[in-house]
Amino acid sequence: MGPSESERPTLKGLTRLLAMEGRLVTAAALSATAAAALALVPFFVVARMATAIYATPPDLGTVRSLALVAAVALALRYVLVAGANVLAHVAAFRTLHALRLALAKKLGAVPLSFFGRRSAGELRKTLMDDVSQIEVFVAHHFPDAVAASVVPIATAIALLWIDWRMALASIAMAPLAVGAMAVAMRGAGAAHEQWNEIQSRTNRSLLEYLRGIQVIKTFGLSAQRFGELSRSIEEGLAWMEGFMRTNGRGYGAFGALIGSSLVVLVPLGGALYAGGTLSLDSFVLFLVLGPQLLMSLMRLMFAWGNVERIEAGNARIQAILAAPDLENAPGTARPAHDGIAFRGVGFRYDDDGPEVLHDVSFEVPAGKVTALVGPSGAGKTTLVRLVPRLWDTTSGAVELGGVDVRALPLDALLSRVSMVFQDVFLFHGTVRDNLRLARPDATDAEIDAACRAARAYDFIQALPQRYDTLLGERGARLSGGEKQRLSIARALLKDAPVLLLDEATAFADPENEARIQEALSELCAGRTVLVVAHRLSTVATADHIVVLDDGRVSDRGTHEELLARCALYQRLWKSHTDALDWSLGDTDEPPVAQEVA
Ligand SMILES: Nc1ncnc2c1ncn2[C@@H]1O[C@H](COP(=O)(O)OP(=O)(O)OP(=O)(O)O)[C@@H](O)[C@H]1O
Repeated sequence: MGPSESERPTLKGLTRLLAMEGRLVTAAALSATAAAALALVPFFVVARMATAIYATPPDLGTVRSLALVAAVALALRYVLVAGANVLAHVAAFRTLHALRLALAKKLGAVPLSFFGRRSAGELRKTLMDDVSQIEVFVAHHFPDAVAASVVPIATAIALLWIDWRMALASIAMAPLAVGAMAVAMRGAGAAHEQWNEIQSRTNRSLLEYLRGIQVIKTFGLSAQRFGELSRSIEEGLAWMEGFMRTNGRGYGAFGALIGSSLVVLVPLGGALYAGGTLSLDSFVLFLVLGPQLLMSLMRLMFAWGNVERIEAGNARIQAILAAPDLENAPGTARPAHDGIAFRGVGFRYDDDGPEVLHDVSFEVPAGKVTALVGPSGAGKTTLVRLVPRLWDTTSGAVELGGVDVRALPLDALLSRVSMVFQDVFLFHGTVRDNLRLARPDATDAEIDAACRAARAYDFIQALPQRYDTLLGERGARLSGGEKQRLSIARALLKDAPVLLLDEATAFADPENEARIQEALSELCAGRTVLVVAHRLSTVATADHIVVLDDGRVSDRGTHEELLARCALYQRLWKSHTDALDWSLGDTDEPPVAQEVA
């Protein structure tokens, strides 16, 4: 995706970026400039030496002094290059660190809808690639560009002062070279945008490919057949070939022309020298320094040539940083009790998408279990997500303890709510780390107690390093049921008065299932519970059941009341008892057991 109007790259953005470590960046640029200037000293020395050597008799004293000057200049140059490098890298890594921290903080603060509008591939590209480019820019391109701007100008002035005719001859090839570069760059801006777009697509498909690898393997699909990924890789290759075909010749001509100033300098200098209007040392100076002038010009073009790309990356970073945070209500509003109320709630995921909840109103009384049932896609999960503000309502309001959740400071809201969802995400870290997420100051005894209540203690004790066993992608693998129990332990540790539960469908293994049931009973006791119910026992024992159908409340009451009067509930119940699972196909056909409702 190209940058929008508001995030169009500006040089101002890069200047602000450089200003983050302004002093270090300036020092690095000054050192790099001084080093580049010192690199020219040997050329002047060689020119002067030519006269000293050809003098009769040869002036060996001057030659020795000049050699010493050249040696000192070179030594100093290396010190300055090293200094510039260190300064620029320190500045770059500090900038990088600050940007990454700011981005991580921002991603934690934006509402979930932010992620709905961007693909994971796009975000990954900005967070990894664009941020890394900034490092290269601050550490390399910027000091190089400054040195490459200052030194050719100083050299040009010096050469003009020594002999304007030869100075002009040194850059005679420049207009041709610039012309060739202009040909090479024709359409490059649009082409680069296209390149970025292909890269984003490749990133996105690669992530999808990795996430879906199990499905791909199950269906025997090879990478070649995994459409989008192979297509975008091939498109990348085609782009590169096409770009080289149309722009490669221009780049080649530029390189050849920029290195050919001697073609002009030698005959002209020879003629002027023979005519007696050019001294030998000036002639030699132009022969060695003239070509350098255009070479520096080339470095300059390359150094600044990167700016557009880096600006575009920086604009994408700044667009993320400028995204509005999830509004955190100021003040000290606190819920008066632990009951939840939905008042005329309407919701759509996208501004221009369909409304998935329509005018939903009901109450979840404090200290009671309220079950949400309904066919798949009715909006049960969506509704539950509105309570902790994972999303905000489009119309109407969700209240906790009589206060609109948007009017509660986020910490006041989130400290009162625990969530146990079907997909349990475990971070790379130990079992203990994963548990302590819920309450960082939990004591070992509290952790033990929570794990026992969640029926997780025994399997944790059986792990190779017990609580210190690593979990997550590169750690031990837990079964689905074990993960569920760990997440219940996490919720028990948090000990929040409101529990939002998206029940997993029954586990095949009855022993696992029974343990989860016990753990959940412990967790639900004495709390306000809103549960997306999939289990017979949960539904039958809930204090209150709300039937949701196509984003609307279709009926509510107790199990007996609904069974007596609600046709949809009767149908759901029948299919559930038929399948021995609360598997909610909105049909009379027996649904497949284990289907997630
Ligand atoms: N992130 C999302 N972006 C856009 N639409 C979504 C998103 N998540 C869910 N939906 C849509 O919202 C509607 C309600 O989905 P939801 O998951 O809340 O239903 P559900 O009743 O929980 O279904 P199930 O029991 O199958 O989980 C569906 O039409 C679904 O396609």
